Amino acid sequence: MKFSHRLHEKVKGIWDKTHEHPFVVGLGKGDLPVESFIRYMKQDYVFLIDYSKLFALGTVKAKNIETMAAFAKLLHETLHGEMDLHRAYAKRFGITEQDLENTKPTPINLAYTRYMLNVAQNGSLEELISSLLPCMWSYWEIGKRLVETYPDSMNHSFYGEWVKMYSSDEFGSLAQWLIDLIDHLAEGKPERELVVLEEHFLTTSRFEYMFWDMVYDGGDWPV
Ligand SMILES: Cc1ncc(CN)c(N)n1
Repeated sequence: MKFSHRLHEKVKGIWDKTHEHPFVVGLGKGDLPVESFIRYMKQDYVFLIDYSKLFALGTVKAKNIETMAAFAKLLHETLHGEMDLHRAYAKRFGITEQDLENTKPTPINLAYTRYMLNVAQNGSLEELISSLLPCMWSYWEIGKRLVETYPDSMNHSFYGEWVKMYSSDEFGSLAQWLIDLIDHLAEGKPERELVVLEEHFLTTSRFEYMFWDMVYDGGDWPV
């Protein structure tokens, strides 16, 4: 069994719950309250600023030029592809790029990015990849699932762009590259090292779920 298959099995219950989350279902049906989406877009923008740094750290830890170049591409695509989507949505509401950048992360957002940055700085390349992978992979799975379940979701006048981006082959190929890389790097590793990678994957899958919950309910600093 490929290691990525083992990872997917480990978190299947969490990802299935994510597909049923009212925020995700609302994106598919097109009836997500717009205030929740604005909260998501602002929190996600500052999330992606930190997330893109993980790709920069991937370049530092890569063992060959091909892998360095692929991480550099991921960094570029995040800053100029994925975050363009957020900037375009923000513009529709008169929210400036500066406003987006100045968003203060909620406790869950901060805990999630700090967890990954800590792993990326102190762990191996395999640890870095297994901790950042649920972000790319679960969004791709969500995008594809939404198109399957709600075929009209791509044409929705507001949330359609979101669904199109995360179900796209372009986004999927970036996620697939990371999946293939972790499979390659996991080959021949002892079980005690694989368990550590699995644990990172589980932890950040939990953070993904908590992030959806947080933007839906508006969880912020209590004081
Ligand atoms: C929280 C979160 N997780 C994943 C993705 C997809 N890169 C995202 N934009 N935001």
